[in-house]
Amino acid sequence: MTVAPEIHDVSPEKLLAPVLSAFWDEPRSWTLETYLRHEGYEGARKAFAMQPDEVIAYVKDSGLRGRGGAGFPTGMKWQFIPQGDGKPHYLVVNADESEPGTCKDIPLLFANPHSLVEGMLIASYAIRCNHAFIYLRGETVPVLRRLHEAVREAYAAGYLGRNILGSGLDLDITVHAGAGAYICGEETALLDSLEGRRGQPRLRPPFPAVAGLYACPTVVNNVESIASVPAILNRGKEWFRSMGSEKSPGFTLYSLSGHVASPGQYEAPLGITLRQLLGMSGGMRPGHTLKFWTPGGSSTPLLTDEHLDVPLDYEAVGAAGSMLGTKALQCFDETTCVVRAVTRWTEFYAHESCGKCTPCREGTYWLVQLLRDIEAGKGRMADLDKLADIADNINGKSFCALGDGAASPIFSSLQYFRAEYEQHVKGKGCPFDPAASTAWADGPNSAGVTA
Ligand SMILES: NC(=O)c1ccc[n+]([C@@H]2O[C@H](COP(=O)([O-])OP(=O)(O)OC[C@H]3O[C@@H](n4cnc5c(N)ncnc54)[C@H](O)[C@@H]3O)[C@@H](O)[C@H]2O)c1
Ligand SMILES: Cc1cc2nc3c(=O)[nH]c(=O)nc-3n(C[C@H](O)[C@H](O)[C@H](O)COP(=O)(O)O)c2cc1C
Ligand code: SF4
Repeated sequence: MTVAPEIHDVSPEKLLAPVLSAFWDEPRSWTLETYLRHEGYEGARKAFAMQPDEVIAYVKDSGLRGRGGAGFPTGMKWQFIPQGDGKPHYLVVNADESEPGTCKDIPLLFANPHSLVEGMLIASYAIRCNHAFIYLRGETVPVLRRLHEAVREAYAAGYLGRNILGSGLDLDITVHAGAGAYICGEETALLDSLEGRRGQPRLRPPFPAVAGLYACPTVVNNVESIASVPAILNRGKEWFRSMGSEKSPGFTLYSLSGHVASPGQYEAPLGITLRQLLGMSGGMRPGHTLKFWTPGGSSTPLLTDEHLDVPLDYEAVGAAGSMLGTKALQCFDETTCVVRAVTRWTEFYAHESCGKCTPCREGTYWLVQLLRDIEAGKGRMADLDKLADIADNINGKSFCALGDGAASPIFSSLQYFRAEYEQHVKGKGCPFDPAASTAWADGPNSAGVTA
């Protein structure tokens, strides 16, 4: 168990005061009329009373970190946009959300799209942008319709268009539906796709803040990052900092899924633990216990029941050997075969590899072949070292972070569950699937196989 050195404020009153999900249950929560009843567009009014650079400094001081997975400080990213350069500046909201287990942005957009539109107003004012884009995963047609309607309502009410609320800001928003590729969530592949090309990552640096959309300075931010900004402006950076820890302040959405009693979105301060979240939500499904989980989607190294008390913030999860990522807490109980879960994730990464670089294109293919053999009882002991070796040749040696993400489940499952891999090899089948092998008639944990 790892405990962060900082104090994490997860007091009950903080837990019971949701912000992003505050009125999701109200009928017609997505309309402008509902949003205006809940402090809607008040944050933008406060931002417009400040100078753009002051808004950037304010968001920077709040400590808000990007909610797309990497946790990069949002205000700092905005500050990187060069000013007085004579070029157009763009804001692009990353709504591609495709990481396995990650499912917070889509419900947020569905239930409360105006929080994003207002956040985009504030961000655009700060970085001097007149044309902003939302790149949405195209399969989510109901969300696409809600976004179009929210943008239409905002134009009609004067929250988009010319000289918004007398601020001097002119802003248009384009909602773009992507064709559905995981790699198009990687920010530079997203920009290529938005420009009409096949989505493949670009070399960084230059980062988008310097040369992004149409080679102009561009802020790319996750949906939740931008949707969190209005409340920060409206209620104050001190209020935001009163939650979470010094380096990971504020509230966020945690997505609980898998073998839990009540899967769903849980809003809480950064630094809450999985044990507390399970306590709030009804725990694992009755009669079962936690075996392993991901803190932030399948690209973050998996953790076990030893890590139930790790504060869910960037520092503490990192110190525990994983990453907070998208806070997609996929929980698996003792009935789950870890080899099977890792095989499915690896098949996903192999399928979604864009093919641009050799370590990821070839490596993910070979990982799948080895894992399928091991899962089917046709593997050899030497294959376990081969798995680790291939993962090592992908990790940190690929062109973009998809490769690193594909290596994470391999490393971490071998670290915590090597014995289970060995059971598959020695028993010539999956110990969780009695039909696959006669060697495991007594069940998965009674085979007596040692390393
Ligand atoms: N939300 C999802 O569905 C999903 C899917 C897959 C992966 N992810 C997450 O994506 C993350 C990896 O993304 P990444 O490769 O963009 O991370 P990154 O750390 O390279 O960059 C994060 C952000 O900070 C900016 N940045 C970093 N250094 C900068 C600099 N020096 N100057 C200007 N800007 C800078 C980048 O432009 C980017 O916007 C992983 O942590 C993973 O959790 C999320
Ligand atoms: C393969 C891959 C897929 C990604 N998919 C998403 C995504 O769907 N949504 C997202 O916000 N970030 C995604 N990212 C991270 C983005 O590249 C980028 O870091 C993020 O949009 C920055 O926003 P933030 O600073 O607000 O988190 C992905 C990264 C990789 C490597
Ligand atoms: S790591 Fe994979 S997804 Fe990323 S550029 Fe290389 S082949 Fe494409």
